[in-house]
Amino acid sequence: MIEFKNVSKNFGNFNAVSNLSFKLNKGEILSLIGQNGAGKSTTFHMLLDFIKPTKGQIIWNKNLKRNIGYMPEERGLYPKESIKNQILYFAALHGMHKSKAYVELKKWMNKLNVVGEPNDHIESLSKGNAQKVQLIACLMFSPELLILDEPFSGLDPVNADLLIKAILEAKNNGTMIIFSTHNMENVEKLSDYIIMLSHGKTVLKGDIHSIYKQFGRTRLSIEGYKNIKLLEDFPGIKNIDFYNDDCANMELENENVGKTLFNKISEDGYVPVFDQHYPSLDSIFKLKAK
Ligand SMILES: Nc1ncnc2c1ncn2[C@@H]1O[C@H](COP(=O)(O)OP(=O)(O)OP(=O)(O)O)[C@@H](O)[C@H]1O
Repeated sequence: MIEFKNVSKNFGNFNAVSNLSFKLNKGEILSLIGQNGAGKSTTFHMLLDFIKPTKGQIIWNKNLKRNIGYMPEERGLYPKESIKNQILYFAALHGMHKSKAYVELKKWMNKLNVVGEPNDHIESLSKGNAQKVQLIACLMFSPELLILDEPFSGLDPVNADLLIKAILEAKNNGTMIIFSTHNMENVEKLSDYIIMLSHGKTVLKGDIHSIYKQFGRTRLSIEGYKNIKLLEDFPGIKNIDFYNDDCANMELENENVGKTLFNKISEDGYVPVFDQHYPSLDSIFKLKAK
């Protein structure tokens, strides 16, 4: 278990992280989101003990320190070295025997579909493949804690899916995982908990469903309603975009407006699509980043 209790970090007078609190247990995934400069990497650096918090406490089992897989935002492989030499070196740091590490390396290269051979130099790999090799360095020794700073950057959607699969496999084996990303779709696919930072402050926190519920079903799509233009002045609709003569997407002031609207338009007969839903995580991110 890891716990942050009211953790803050100042650099001089600048407050990079403010009163951050969370708990993470075995097999749980936390995603840390926020705009550039929000304080995500600073949080990772405190967790890794690279820097000390200015205030607050980070509580965790000290034995864990030898069993952390960390992928920094600045990728850290040596371009002139072979994949094999580097991975075996990292594996040795975690007490893994060379022959076992080599078997694991080949298994992971296959699993993550790395295009290259163990003896290839990192500089000969594409950016995405080099990134996958760095992920292997974190994943292959089954860490208790995995910290991934923007692991999806540079990966195409097919490779991003392979990474998602590998992260979920690690979760199922009991690994605690904290990752940062700007890709909200992957946040939805992976997270048990989400924390959003804005200028170091926590502006969103919880599991995805409780976050959606905070916003309510305030987005509505209607298709195939011949009198759609009548909705232009309907009370409680904030923004409405019309398309195709009989369709519109709109924002509602609150989710109860949906019911009134439904009753009104069903007086005109059958409407094939009336879809009242939560805002996407992307829209929530934009709202909270303001
Ligand atoms: N060592 C440092 N000294 C001074 N300021 C720092 C230091 N490290 C980070 N900062 C500042 O703290 C703030 C948070 O930075 P951090 O790298 O944690 O953001 P981030 O959320 O990881 O951003 P990004 O998405 O761009 O990676 C930024 O304004 C940054 O300039």
